[in-house]
Amino acid sequence: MKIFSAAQIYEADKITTERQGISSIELMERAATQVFNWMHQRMQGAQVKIHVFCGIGNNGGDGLVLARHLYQHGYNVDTYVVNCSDKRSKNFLVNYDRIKAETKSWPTLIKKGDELPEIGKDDIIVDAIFGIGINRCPDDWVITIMQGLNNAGAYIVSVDIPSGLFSDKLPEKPEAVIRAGYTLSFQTPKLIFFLPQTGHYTEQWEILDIGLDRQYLVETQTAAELIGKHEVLPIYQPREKFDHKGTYGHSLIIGGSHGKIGAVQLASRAALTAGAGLVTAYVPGCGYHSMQTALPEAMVLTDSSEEEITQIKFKIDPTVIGLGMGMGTGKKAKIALEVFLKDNRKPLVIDADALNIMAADKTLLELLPENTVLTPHPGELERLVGKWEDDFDKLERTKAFAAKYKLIVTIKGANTITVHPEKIYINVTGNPGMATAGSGDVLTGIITGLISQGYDPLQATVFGVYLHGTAGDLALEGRGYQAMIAGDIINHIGKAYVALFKQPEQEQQQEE
Ligand SMILES: NC(=O)C1=CN([C@@H]2O[C@H](COP(=O)(O)OP(=O)(O)OC[C@H]3O[C@@H](n4cnc5c(N)ncnc54)[C@H](OP(=O)(O)O)[C@@H]3O)[C@@H](O)[C@H]2O)[C@@H](O)CC1
Ligand SMILES: Nc1ncnc2c1ncn2[C@@H]1O[C@H](COP(=O)(O)OP(=O)(O)O)[C@@H](O)[C@H]1O
Ligand SMILES: [K+]
Repeated sequence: MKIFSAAQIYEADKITTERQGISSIELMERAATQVFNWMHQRMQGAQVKIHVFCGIGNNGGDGLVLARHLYQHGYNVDTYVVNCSDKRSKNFLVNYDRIKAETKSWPTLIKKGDELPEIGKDDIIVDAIFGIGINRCPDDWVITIMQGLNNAGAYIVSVDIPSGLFSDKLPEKPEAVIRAGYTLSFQTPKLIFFLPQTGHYTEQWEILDIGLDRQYLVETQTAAELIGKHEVLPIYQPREKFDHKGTYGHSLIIGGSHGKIGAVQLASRAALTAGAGLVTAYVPGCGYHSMQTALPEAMVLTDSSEEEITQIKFKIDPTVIGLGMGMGTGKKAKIALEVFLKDNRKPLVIDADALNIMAADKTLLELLPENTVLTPHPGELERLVGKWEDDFDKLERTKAFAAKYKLIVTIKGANTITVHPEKIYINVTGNPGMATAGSGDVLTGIITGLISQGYDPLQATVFGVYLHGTAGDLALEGRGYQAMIAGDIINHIGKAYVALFKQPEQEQQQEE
């Protein structure tokens, strides 16, 4: 699903009114009516007190339309205008008059120095103070009102975006943002829902289709895309009857050191489970027996050293190489990596210690084949791209880095983001149970196993991250986050594949 920027949404707005021959007031009516329908469907006329807080721009206008519909349908609603600027928008003013005409009284005006009205813990607050048009930090008295709303204990539904959040930068003051229980976002999810520094301002979000011009939505390229089942299904490559293991390639997994052979074992098992035809693990001598025992399906090559990787030499012809887990960052490992990279022409997936070695000597990055996949967690990423100011800067730096070295960089975490010079891909699957040792090694194995089968590196990364997260979600069934270990994720890769083809009803039934 495309994630449109604020500028694109304003453009879509304009094009929609032109092409559909409607006024912006009609579009506002349509958008806010969707918010009303959403609430009405859930509340079914319940007489819970609803406090609608409007700003003075079009987000406030949406709030006024919503309040009018709630009133017309007999809801117990109070409407307020937080009078934060003199420049009320045209559509706000039209709806300001309309609600007066309907209710026979003006909404309650909240000005500097005014107290917040009394709000019960069981009430509902609708936050329509600022939308995507916020352009500066709110005044202190407005912040005080916002804090009052946050502290009221009532459930908060934000219209379009939690008020106070900007589309493209961090809010100056964390207290100047509404903390929403639910955000009803018009037409497109907002990028800020998925970034660690801003995602926590809404617990849940949902998109409301407000009927913006289809052609514009289909034809416009966006800088970010949300990856769910709908996006990965077309990537999936089915198997043919006469395929054989050679069809699915040979993954070589290189890494490990004394005490860290498990990382290679996890990645190798994940590559096989993701569907690689053959997997060979390349480990120091000390890993030979444990690898053979733990994973009889894999072949094992050993380094001349018992303890660590000191040279990467093999006579096999792998399709793809996954490299770096548990390898250490010592001098010998570094030299082995450098010598190997100078000769290598195979596609690579690089993780963990190999990333740290390259971060310490960036000239090694120039040796990587185009479209090499790097899978850093934020700590590893910082060593590669430098310290960032905030999540937006992190994405910009990573994009520039990916473009400079022609790489694919996957920033791991909740909502793992795959950065390609042209676009970023945000994953929706996964859960905090996956914050456990070795789960990153599993991801490296999955991506390697997918490239091995013929997926191109970008597809393999986007699909692999999705499968990994889905396997993590499926592994969670019937247990808490705490008990999940990396091996559980591997054990659910098969179910993650099956889930790709389940209809939503089947998924629901299974959950019940
Ligand atoms: N296609 C769609 O998605 C549709 C979108 N729609 C809705 O439009 C919303 C965007 O509306 P918007 O552009 O009028 O801006 P909005 O967010 O209401 O607020 C900006 C206003 O507040 C002011 N202001 C700014 N910062 C301030 C501050 N710190 N402190 C005080 N004042 C501040 C600023 O005025 P200024 O004082 O700067 O002149 C401006 O007037 C969008 O989120 C969605 O809800 C639907 O109605 C139709 C379809
Ligand atoms: N809170 C979370 N939500 C979703 N996925 C998570 C979360 N925490 C961690 N993960 C996933 O788990 C993996 C952790 O990788 P990494 O930090 O490299 O672990 P390790 O080095 O132990 O293998 C990543 O794929 C990451 O996206
Ligand atoms: K809002």
